[in-house]
Amino acid sequence: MRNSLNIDNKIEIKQSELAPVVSIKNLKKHFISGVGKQKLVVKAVDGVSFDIQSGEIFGLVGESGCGKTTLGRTLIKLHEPTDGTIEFLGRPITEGIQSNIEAINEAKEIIKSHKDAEKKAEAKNTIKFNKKEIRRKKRQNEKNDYELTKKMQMIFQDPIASLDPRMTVKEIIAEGLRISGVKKDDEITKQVHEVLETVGLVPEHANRYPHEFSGGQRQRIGIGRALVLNPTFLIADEPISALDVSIQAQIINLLNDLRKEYGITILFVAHDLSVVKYISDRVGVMYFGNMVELAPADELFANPLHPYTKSLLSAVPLADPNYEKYRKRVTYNPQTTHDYSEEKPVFQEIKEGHFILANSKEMEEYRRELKG
Ligand SMILES: Nc1ncnc2c1ncn2[C@@H]1O[C@H](COP(=O)(O)OP(=O)(O)OP(=O)(O)O)[C@@H](O)[C@H]1O
Repeated sequence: MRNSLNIDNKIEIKQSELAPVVSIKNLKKHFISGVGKQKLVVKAVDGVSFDIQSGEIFGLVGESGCGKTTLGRTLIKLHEPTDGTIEFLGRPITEGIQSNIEAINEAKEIIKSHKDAEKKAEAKNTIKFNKKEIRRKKRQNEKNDYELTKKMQMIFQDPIASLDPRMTVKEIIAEGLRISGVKKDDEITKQVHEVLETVGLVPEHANRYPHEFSGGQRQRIGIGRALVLNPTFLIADEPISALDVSIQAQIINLLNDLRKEYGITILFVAHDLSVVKYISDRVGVMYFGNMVELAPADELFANPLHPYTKSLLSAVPLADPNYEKYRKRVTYNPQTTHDYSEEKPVFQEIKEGHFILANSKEMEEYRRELKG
């Protein structure tokens, strides 16, 4: 069955077949600019935890500036995290040190202000331990586990900006192969031709330059460049937003085929929900550095609970004039919507597989909403 966007339906993945490919725990990425009174901290990602399961397409949505791109870039080690851990295929690939720095600072305060000798000794141990941890994490983060990171590739939003105009398609796609040690030209040509066919182009395209292609074809080249390294996991950062609507569905179908045929796990980043609806198995909604809701796609669309998710959904147009006539945009203002003065919210499960950022009072309300 096909839907109005002409996008192939999702494949069924049994829960039992799932294992996390990526595991993110309390991830923070803060950008600091300026010094002293001019110092500005942008909490682009501020304590996000979730897993991406093997073979799934995980949709990550939220409006511009909510931290989606920063999250993707931190995953692929383009940014060093401020705090938290990222595990890829069961191995920690990058860890932030902010919590260790904070533990050291607290311990220093104790040494300064406490008289109790035992407390001071404890604090000294804390400092020693956390300094050791910082050294270990730094060493590990620097160690570029090439074989592992090769398995994680990124597809960018703007295919023209991400493809070198002076290189032929073959050179663009072959670059990663050469870096990874493939030397024989006939082997490289063979792999480039194969990958071109996989992404819906033809071997004759190999000797042309990016400007000779349409936007959709360029995005196929970008996907080919990622694919040639046999990745396990693809981060697709707004891969269709720069494309004509008429070819968006083709690229979505291509990504879906890659998942079906090669079992590639995909993080699909987009700013609106209508795009991720058809392709994602699960969807995470981000608002200003935090994950506010996460659920299987069908569940999120059937039972959106967080007011921000509702606001995003109310912005999704449907091809139904009747619906469009009465569609009301819901606005979201966190200051007036939540009262977190007495109890802070935590990200918690409200129904199997459905997570929401809420405090206990809100949880009660959301539970009532789910029942009603
Ligand atoms: N290198 C950087 N230095 C300082 N601030 C940054 C940097 N990169 C991103 N930011 C800030 O972090 C916040 C999150 O940006 P990010 O690009 O991750 O959001 P986004 O949701 O991907 O938005 P968009 O959809 O527009 O790409 C923004 O306030 C942005 O200005």
